[in-house]
Amino acid sequence: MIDITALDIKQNNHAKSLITDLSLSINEGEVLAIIGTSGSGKSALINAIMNSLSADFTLKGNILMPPNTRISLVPQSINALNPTAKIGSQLIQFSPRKKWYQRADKNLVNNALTLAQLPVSVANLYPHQLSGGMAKRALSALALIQNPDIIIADEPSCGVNDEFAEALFQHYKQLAHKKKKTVIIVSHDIKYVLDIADHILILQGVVNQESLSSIEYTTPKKITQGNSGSYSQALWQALPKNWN
Ligand SMILES: Nc1ncnc2c1ncn2[C@@H]1O[C@H](COP(=O)(O)OP(=O)(O)OP(=O)(O)O)[C@@H](O)[C@H]1O
Repeated sequence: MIDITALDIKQNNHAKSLITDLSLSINEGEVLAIIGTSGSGKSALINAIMNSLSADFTLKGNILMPPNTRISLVPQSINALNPTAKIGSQLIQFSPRKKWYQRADKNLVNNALTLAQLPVSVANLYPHQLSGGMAKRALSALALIQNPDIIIADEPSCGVNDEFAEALFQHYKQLAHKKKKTVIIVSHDIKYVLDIADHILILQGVVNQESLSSIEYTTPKKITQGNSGSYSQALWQALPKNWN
């Protein structure tokens, strides 16, 4: 579904690349988690995948996907919801229509809410009437109503407590494994993704000879079995459940 080959992302006012020599494939129905500290290039990479990097970046290598692939981004902050409009009318604004003047199909709204594991009654609520976890799901519904092939969730755990965060991550796992979406989750915390990701890309914000970030592409199984690189092992060992 997405084939990345020898990708190099460089910001023009910096001598070194942000990311070099990244190659990986993400299949339909898979979850790729991108983990990394602040400034390690996570946003630059997802912008490269969405073909929306600003002009001050130079891209080398290839990012290939089938023609007409639809990508939706679930933004990090619930401030992306319009505080003055009910969730239902925000969903209608985002829904695909054959002609701009045609009314949106109400079933699309209900389907998107259901897919985001929200009751359809949420359509009649304003963002301030939702809990943090529900507002995050409403953001997911806004992405899902566009019927994307690829869904990119930026920091789903940001601003929600642990209990809701785990349910949100499970929601993305189901979208991939049951609804066959390709899901990319950006997170700074490995603990949430070990249970749900098929592959994990770890960007370590440590300067090496060619680039700002070094890269590790691995799986949850390799990490938990001790068969991964030193940085992912350190992240795994640092989780409270592994303290002894
Ligand atoms: N060679 C370089 N040396 C130092 N900094 C760089 C270099 N190239 C790019 N940068 C900076 O690195 C940062 C990368 O930011 P980016 O937003 O992609 O990281 P991020 O992992 O998404 O961070 P956050 O988690 O804080 O959102 C940018 O601020 C960019 O200006």
